[in-house]
Amino acid sequence: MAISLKSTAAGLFQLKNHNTHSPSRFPSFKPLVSTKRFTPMAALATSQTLGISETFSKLKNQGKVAFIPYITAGDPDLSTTAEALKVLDSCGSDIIELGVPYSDPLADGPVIQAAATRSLARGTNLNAILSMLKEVAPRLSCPIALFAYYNPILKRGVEKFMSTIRDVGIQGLVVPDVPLEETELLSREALKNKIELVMLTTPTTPTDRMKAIVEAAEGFVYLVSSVGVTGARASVSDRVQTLLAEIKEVTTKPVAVGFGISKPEHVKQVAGWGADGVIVGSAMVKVLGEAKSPDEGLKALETFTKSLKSVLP
Ligand SMILES: O=P(O)(O)OC[C@@H](O)[C@@H](O)c1c[nH]c2ccccc12
Repeated sequence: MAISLKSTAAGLFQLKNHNTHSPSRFPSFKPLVSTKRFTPMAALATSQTLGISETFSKLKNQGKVAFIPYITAGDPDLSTTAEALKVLDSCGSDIIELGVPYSDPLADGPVIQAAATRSLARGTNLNAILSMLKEVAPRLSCPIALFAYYNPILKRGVEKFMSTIRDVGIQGLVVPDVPLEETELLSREALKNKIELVMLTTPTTPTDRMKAIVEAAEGFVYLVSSVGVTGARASVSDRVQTLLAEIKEVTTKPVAVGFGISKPEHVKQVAGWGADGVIVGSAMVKVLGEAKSPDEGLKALETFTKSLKSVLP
């Protein structure tokens, strides 16, 4: 059954109701992070890590475009996620989007759904993700935006969720299934905890709504390049160029484009259209999660990240 969720912050997602493996209860889970694989303390970067909008300002001053990879936490396991965050950081990612796996990921296409299913099947839960981040986030030089559906946030309590993610070193948050009208509590608590709440707009968002979304957005505006679910596409719609110009007419906030970007050509094209950031999700998840072993996945992730990053100014 296909449903259309008209009231997301994104405006209009044409969402499919995919039935994913949804375990009714998580097995108890101990984080698998092995500290011996970390680089020594020298790399600690906590206090110097810039926020999301500060990162964009810095890049803008340097005439650069942000490279923003997305990966799903816990796929194939949390210690590999910890390593993947370090690989992405050291290959020059400017911001990393880390997805909290969820059993009903409405906006996600098959690749990210499969990653979430693998991760949940291994028992990944929010607490385990947060304790992994507590170790790893301070060792990264780029900020992390957590990507979570509303349900796990609500379960924990918005206030507690925000202060907890702040404490582990997260700078931004994307919640794809909350309508703009209902972001008040999220925005307020995010602000209190210096978490930048990113908002999404799509090609079918009416102009007035787009303006309201842009107004409310912190960190950056996420321009969804095409209607539908996440996942690689053969090309990026050239409507993105017009949409970017329309958003930039009403704001000076940075705009990053995501959905369907999977190749260096796409990255280059979107940057050439004036985007301040380029987001690549499913393609990263596929490279990492579908490799024969975690180590091979990490190596492939490194090569792939470098190939995408190298075409950006
Ligand atoms: O996977 P893609 O097509 O490269 O798109 C980015 C995307 O994965 C990431 O930003 C994302 C993951 N889940 C989402 C849900 C809604 C909006 C965006 C997302």
